[in-house]
Amino acid sequence: MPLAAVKYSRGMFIFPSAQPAPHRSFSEEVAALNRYFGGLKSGGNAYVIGDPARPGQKWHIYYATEYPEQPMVNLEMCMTGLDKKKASVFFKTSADGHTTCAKEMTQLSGISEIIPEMEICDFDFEPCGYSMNAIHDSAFSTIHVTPEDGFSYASYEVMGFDATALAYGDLVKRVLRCFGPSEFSVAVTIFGGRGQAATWGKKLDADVYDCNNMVEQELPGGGLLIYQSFSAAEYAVVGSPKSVLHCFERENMENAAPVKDGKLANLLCWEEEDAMEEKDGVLVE
Ligand SMILES: C[S@@+](CC[C@H](N)C(=O)[O-])C[C@H]1O[C@@H](n2cnc3c(N)ncnc32)[C@H](O)[C@@H]1O
Repeated sequence: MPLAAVKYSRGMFIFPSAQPAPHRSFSEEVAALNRYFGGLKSGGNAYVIGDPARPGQKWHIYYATEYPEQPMVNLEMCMTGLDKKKASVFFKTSADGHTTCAKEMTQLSGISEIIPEMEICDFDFEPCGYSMNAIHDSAFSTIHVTPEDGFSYASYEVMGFDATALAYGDLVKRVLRCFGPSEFSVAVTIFGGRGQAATWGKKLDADVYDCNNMVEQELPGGGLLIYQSFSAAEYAVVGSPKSVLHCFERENMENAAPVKDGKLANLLCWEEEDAMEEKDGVLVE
């Protein structure tokens, strides 16, 4: 089967120094991806987007394609600082000795209600953690939950759905209800133009969360990426999960300097180290 397109995307690593190669920096990841996919017609295209004032909230994306893409919408959410009570659902054994299996976690958390038509294949980890993949017609969805306090994290992704049949804001609210994060980001990738993307091409209004940042980035193949990050207003105080994450701020300084044709490609969030790395000639294609 010939390869049509590839997209690799992620937010920030909570423990970047614990990552094995090639995940020690985004530039290393991009170099590895280019070895496999750089030969596609668009070449490898790498972007780091976000607000330079918030180095802990960056979105990394690599994209390469052979053809212009078919119309499609893709949503990716990264959530940190999960509500402790909601996160406790993803521990197999509770304090009173009650054990919960993956099927029950899917129901109790509200995951089964995000898109009720989805057929879900779920999995529980020992002693905690949860993953699921789900399908319905051409739609695909996946969730991964790390519920441990101090570095709790959940990701949600859905693609291949009918953008006119699902409302962006309502879907995001149903996901947030499952996890109650203190911070989260949404990355919506649209192919085929905003016109067919209905509510998905618009700015997200997320109730009790403040939007810190919104960035739009065009992609090759006619794509558009709309990235927004949010913080819960009440979490801007000491003692929150955010203050725990603060301990890892230095570790979070990833050397993200994607290159294309020897140049930094559309780097909207640029740290000093990145420029130095490029000057030193470390980043070569
Ligand atoms: C749901 S898994 C998903 C990891 C995956 N890298 C992700 O986030 O997409 C992570 C959770 O499962 C737990 N876990 C237990 N055994 C694990 C294993 N063998 N591999 C990965 N995670 C495990 C972790 O402690 C964590 O809470």
